Amino acid sequence: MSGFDLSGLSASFGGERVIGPLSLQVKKGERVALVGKSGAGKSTLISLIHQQVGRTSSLVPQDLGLVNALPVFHNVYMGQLDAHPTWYNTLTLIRPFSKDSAAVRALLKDLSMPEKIWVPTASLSGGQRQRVAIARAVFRKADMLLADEPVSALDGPMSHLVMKLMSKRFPTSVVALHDIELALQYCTRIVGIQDGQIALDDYSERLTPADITPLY
Ligand SMILES: Nc1ncnc2c1ncn2[C@@H]1O[C@H](COP(=O)(O)OP(=O)(O)OP(=O)(O)O)[C@@H](O)[C@H]1O
Repeated sequence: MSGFDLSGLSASFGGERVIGPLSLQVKKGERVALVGKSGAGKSTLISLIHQQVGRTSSLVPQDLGLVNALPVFHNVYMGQLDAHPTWYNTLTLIRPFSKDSAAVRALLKDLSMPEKIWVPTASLSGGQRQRVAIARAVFRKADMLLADEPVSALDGPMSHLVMKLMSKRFPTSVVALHDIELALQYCTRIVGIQDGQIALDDYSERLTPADITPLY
């Protein structure tokens, strides 16, 4: 999977349509920012895309989906659970293989938190937890990233570090972002969602913040 071409995307809650019906085509190499005000339907759209493209993508959900009782290593390793047989995963739970711990440590180093590798995830800060979910997505080594507000808990310099890392590791991505400047700097295309519909769709190089703010 190197992109997708989906049509008829729609979702309703309690009989009320919150997204679509809409079509979205993303080509290989495109980094798409989903922007729009809170409640516009960005998370719902990311879930719909994930349901369709499934395991060929790496997902960073807004609630992160971490297992608090497990150390950081095991949460990151989960990105590759379905790439290994059950016996390998069971042994890893008890005593990780050195090649996996080295790979996870290197990834955490890129995210400025290598010393946290054996720390229980429950004891981390919000920004550290967000970086663990990003590390898990990168460790999965999928072609495409689907991420819902992946830098919302990070400070300025750390947001840039993470956006750069995601751009480098994933040829194709769809990322919901509230920060318009980050969206324009790191994404090649901006898709604006308003009341569950696509209200803006253009290349970042042709847009300025003033073109995006009316969505809010
Ligand atoms: N599980 C649910 N049950 C009922 N309504 C829901 C549910 N999930 C989302 N909605 C509604 O669907 C609409 C779109 O929500 P969604 O989370 O997709 O928006 P969003 O653009 O991602 O917002 P935010 O930027 O705050 O994350 C909202 O009105 C929300 O209340």
